[in-house]
Amino acid sequence: MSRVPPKWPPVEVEHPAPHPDAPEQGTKLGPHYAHCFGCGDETEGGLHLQTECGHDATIIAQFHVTDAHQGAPGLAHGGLLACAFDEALGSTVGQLLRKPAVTGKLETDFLRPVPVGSTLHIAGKLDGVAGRKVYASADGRLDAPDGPIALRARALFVIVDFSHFTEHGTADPRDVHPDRDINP
Ligand SMILES: CCCCCCCCCCCCCCCC(=O)SCCNC(=O)CCNC(=O)[C@H](O)C(C)(C)COP(=O)(O)OP(=O)(O)OC[C@H]1O[C@@H](n2cnc3c(N)ncnc32)[C@H](O)[C@@H]1OP(=O)(O)O
Repeated sequence: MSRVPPKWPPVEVEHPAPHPDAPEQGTKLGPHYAHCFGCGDETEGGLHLQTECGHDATIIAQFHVTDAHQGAPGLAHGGLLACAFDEALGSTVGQLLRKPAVTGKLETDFLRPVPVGSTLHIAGKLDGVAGRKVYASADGRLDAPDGPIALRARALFVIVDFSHFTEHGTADPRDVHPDRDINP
């Protein structure tokens, strides 16, 4: 089976520098929202991604796979792995550009099985911006930052106004402020 991906990004893009207020390398980012399934610390059975700012404008996330994340016996569920990449890529876009954005498209290549008990090391980077469209991609390596690649993902995020979260979700307008982290 051919695994040659289509042209990425699919359109002409600019390569933005990280926002001046983007966190510095080594900064541990913590949950952006306590009830986020991807990173929240108040979600039983959530993914509990641990995220920090890496070198060269990358965001590094670790996902420890437990029994709660199984699809087949002893193996991570593919949809939850895609969710981990959605979270890591959303963090890459939001933290580095400091703009609210939502996932428009997410593509995931599953290259190796991910066993329960393993830790996926996900490194996300920005690939370019075209207007409100932000392209980002990530590799997920097994058990070490230089381990074998188990997954690759590419995503389009679309920058939105903060009103996206108050009009379509239940975010309190008083909490939605450009200086605050919110749940996109
Ligand atoms: C502030 C400080 C932050 C601090 C730091 C925070 C950290 C933060 C960590 C977050 C970590 C969470 C990570 C999880 C993130 C989610 O899971 S978000 C939830 C899942 N996604 C959604 O619910 C989005 C639902 N979709 C929508 O609301 C709307 O379709 C969208 C995406 C906003 C776009 O609608 P729109 O605003 O009307 O814009 P529209 O003109 O349709 O599209 C804009 C452009 O994107 C293109 N486009 C849109 N969708 C697609 C698509 N699927 N394929 C191709 N092109 C597309 C359009 O063609 C258009 O292109 P141009 O015409 O400009 O060339």
